[in-house]
Amino acid sequence: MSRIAKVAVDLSLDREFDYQIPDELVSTVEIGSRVSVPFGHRHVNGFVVGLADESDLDELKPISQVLGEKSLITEPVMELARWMSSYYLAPFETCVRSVLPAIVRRKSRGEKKQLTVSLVNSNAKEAGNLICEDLTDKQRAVFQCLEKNGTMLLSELIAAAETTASPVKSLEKKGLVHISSESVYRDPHAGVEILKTAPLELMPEQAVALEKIVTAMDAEKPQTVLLHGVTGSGKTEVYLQAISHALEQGKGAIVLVPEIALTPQTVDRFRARFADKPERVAVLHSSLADGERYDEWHRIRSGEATIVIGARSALFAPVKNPGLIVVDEEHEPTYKQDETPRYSARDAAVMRGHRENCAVVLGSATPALESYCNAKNGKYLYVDMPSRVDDRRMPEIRVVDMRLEGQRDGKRGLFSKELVFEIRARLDRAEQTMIFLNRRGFSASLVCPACGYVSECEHCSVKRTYHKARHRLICHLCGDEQGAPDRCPECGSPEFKYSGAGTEKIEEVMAKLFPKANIARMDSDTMRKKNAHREILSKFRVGKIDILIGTQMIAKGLDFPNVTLVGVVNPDHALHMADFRAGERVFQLLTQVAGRAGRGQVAGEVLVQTYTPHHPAIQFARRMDFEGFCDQELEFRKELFYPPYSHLTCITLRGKHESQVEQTCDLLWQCLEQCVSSDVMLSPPVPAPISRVRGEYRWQILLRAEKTGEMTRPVRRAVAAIKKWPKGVRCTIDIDAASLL
Ligand SMILES: Nc1ncnc2c1ncn2[C@@H]1O[C@H](COP(=O)(O)OP(=O)(O)OP(=O)(O)O)[C@@H](O)[C@H]1O
Ligand SMILES: [Zn+2]
Ligand SMILES: [Zn+2]
Repeated sequence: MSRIAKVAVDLSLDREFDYQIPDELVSTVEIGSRVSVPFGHRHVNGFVVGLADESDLDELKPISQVLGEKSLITEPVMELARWMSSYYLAPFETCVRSVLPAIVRRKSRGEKKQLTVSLVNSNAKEAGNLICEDLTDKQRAVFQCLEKNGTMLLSELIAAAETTASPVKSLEKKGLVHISSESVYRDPHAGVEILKTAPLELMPEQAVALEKIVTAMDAEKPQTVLLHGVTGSGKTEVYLQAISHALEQGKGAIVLVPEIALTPQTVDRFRARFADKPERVAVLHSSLADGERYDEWHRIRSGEATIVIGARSALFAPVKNPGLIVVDEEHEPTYKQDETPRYSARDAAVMRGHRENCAVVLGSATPALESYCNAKNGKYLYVDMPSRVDDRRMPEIRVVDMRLEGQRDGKRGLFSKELVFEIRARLDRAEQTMIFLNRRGFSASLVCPACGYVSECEHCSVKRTYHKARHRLICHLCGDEQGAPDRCPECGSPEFKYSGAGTEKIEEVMAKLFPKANIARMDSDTMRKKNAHREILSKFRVGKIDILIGTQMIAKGLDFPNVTLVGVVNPDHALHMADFRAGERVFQLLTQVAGRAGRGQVAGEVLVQTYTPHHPAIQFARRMDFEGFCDQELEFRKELFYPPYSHLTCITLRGKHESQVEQTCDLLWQCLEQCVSSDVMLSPPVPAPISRVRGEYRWQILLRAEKTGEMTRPVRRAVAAIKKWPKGVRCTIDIDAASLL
C-alpha cells in the first residue's frame, strides 16, 4: 500500500504536491480520487494523480478527506493526461481536467450523493388531491412536477419547480414523497425501439480485414491498424465484429466518431448489434444533458457499460480493460481540440492503445497523409478494402466547368444545365438527390455592384455572410451580427447584389426550379432544435424528402441506398484558403461526399460544379485516385518540409494593440532563434492568415522539426525567457496544428 499521494490542486499551478495518506484512507485513495488537502492556511480540492512510497520531503501533511466514493479516472488515462501535458505543452492540471467531463468533476466534488425523489405510491396521487389544500404553493408545484415526470433527480426537481429543497423535505415528512440516494439511469434513447441485428456474412475483403485486426488485438504487443476502406466498403461492419471479439475476451471497446457523424443512424447501428444487453452501450456526445452525461460516465466506471461510442473526449472514458479503440474518419480535423490542451484524439488514442496494450484501428476512406505515411513506413499495419460491398460500383464523378456555363448564354446561374437535368431525371424516377455546399447562409457576402463595397466584420478580417430568412449579416468567426442595410453604406446605391451562395439561397432557387419536389435543408442553422436532425434524416430515409441540401453535416457517414445523385456546388473557395492542407481537405471532402451516392442497387452519379476544374485535388478526386493524389501532394510537402515530413508547431500571439503584438512576437522569435537547434526550421513572425478576430490582432511563428521534442523544449524556454510579457498579449502554442487559420 502506497503511503504518499501526489496531488494536483485546483489552483492552476503546473506542479503536484506530496501528501501523506492517513491509515483510515489507505483503502479509499486511488489514482483519480478527488481529495481535500491542507494548503497553506486553508483547504483546497484536487486530484490524486500518482501514488508513491517515498517523498523528497520529510514532513508531509495528511490528506484531510476523500470526496466521492470512487475514482473517476483510470490509471492509464491519468498517464495519458501526463503525456498530453508534456507533448502539447499544457499545464498538467488542465489536462487532468480535460480527461474528466466538467459535470462529472463537479458532482464528484463534495460527498453529496445524487438524490432522487419519487411519489411514495400511486395512492399518493389521490392523497395529494385530498390534502392539496394543506400544501403550500411551492409544495404543490413540487408535487405536480413529480406527477408529470415520475422519478426525478432532486437537483432537477428543484430547478423544474423553481424552488429549494425545503418544500421537498416537507413533503417527505408528510409521507408523500420518497427521497433516496439510489442512482436512476436515464436512457437518453428511451422510447426508441431497437431491434437486434445479427452479424452480416462478411465480404472477402472485410473478412481479411477483420482477421488482420483480430490478429492485432490478440498479439502480445497489439499494433495500430490503418483501415483504408473506400466509402461503402463496410468498415462499420468490421468494427462491429471486432468489438464482438473484444467482448468475447472479456474486454471493452471505445469507438470515436467525429461529432457531426455522431448521427442517430450511426449510434443505432451499434445499439442494434448489442441490443440483447442494451445497457452495455454508452453514448457520449455534446448534446447530452448534464445528467445524462453523468449517468453514462458512471455506468462506464461501474463496468455496466463496456462499449463506448462518442466524440473526441470519449477517448478518456474509464473503460477498465479496453481490447479495441476505433477512430472512425480518422482524417477529420475535429479530432483536434481547439483549446488547451490542444490534443489530437487520434494521436492520443494511439498513445492510450500503447499504454493499455490494446489494438487501435484508424478507419477512413481518405486517410490523413500523416497516417498514410505511418502505414507505408511500417509504423502502422496497413489494411485496405478497395471495393464496395457487393461490388457496387463507385459513383461516376463529373466535373462541370462553371466558366463555360457562363459563356454559353451570357448569364451565370447557380446551377448548371447538367445538374438541373440530372435532378429532374431523379425526380422522375423517384430517386433521391443530395446537394452539398460548405457554407451556411444565403449568400457569401454582400457586394455593391456600384462601388464594390463588401461588408466586413468590424472585429475580424473576414467578410460577413448574408442570412436571408433573418435579413441579417453575420460574421461566422465571432458571431457578431447586424441588420442588412437596404442601401450600400458606402455609396448609397440601392442595387445590392448577392455574390456567392449559401445553403439558404440554394434551397430557395431549388424550390423555384422544382416546385413539386419536397426539399429540406440541413445545416447548423436549421439543426438548433434537439431532434431536428433525427426527424429530417428519418423523413429522408422513408422517401418523404426528394432533395436534401446541406453543409458538411450531410457529408459524413450517412448511408441512404436511394440517393443516386450528389451535387457539389463550388468547392473552390476552400482551395483558396491560406493553409497548406487546403488541397487535402478538398480531396477528402469530395471523396466523402461522392461516397454518399449509389449505395443501393442503382449506380450513383456525382456532379461537381467548379470554377477551377483543373485543380489536382478536384481531378484526383474525380478519378478516385487516392494514391495519385498522395504522390503529388507528398512531393510538395516534402519539398517544403511540411507534415507528414515534419511536425509543426504554430505559436499565435493575440492582442488588441497591433504594435504590441508584433513587437512581442519579434522578441519571442529572437529568443527562439537563440535556443533552437539546427534541426528546427524556424519561420519569421508573420500576421496570421486571418489577421484579426474579435477585435484582436494575431501574429504567428511556425516551427517545423522531425521530432516534436526538438521544438517543445526551446519553445518552453523562450516563452519563459520573456520576462516582461505585456499584459494585453496572449500566447497559444499549438503542437501539430491542424489548421493555420
Ligand atoms: N458483409 C456485408 N454484407 C451485406 N451488406 C453489408 C456488408 N457489410 C456492410 N454492408 C452494408 O453496406 C453498406 C455500407 O457499409 P458501411 O456504411 O459500413 O460502409 P463504410 O465503409 O462505413 O462507409 P462510409 O465510409 O462511406 O461511411 C451498409 O448498408 C451496410 O449495412
Ligand atoms: Zn456602393
Ligand atoms: Zn467577427
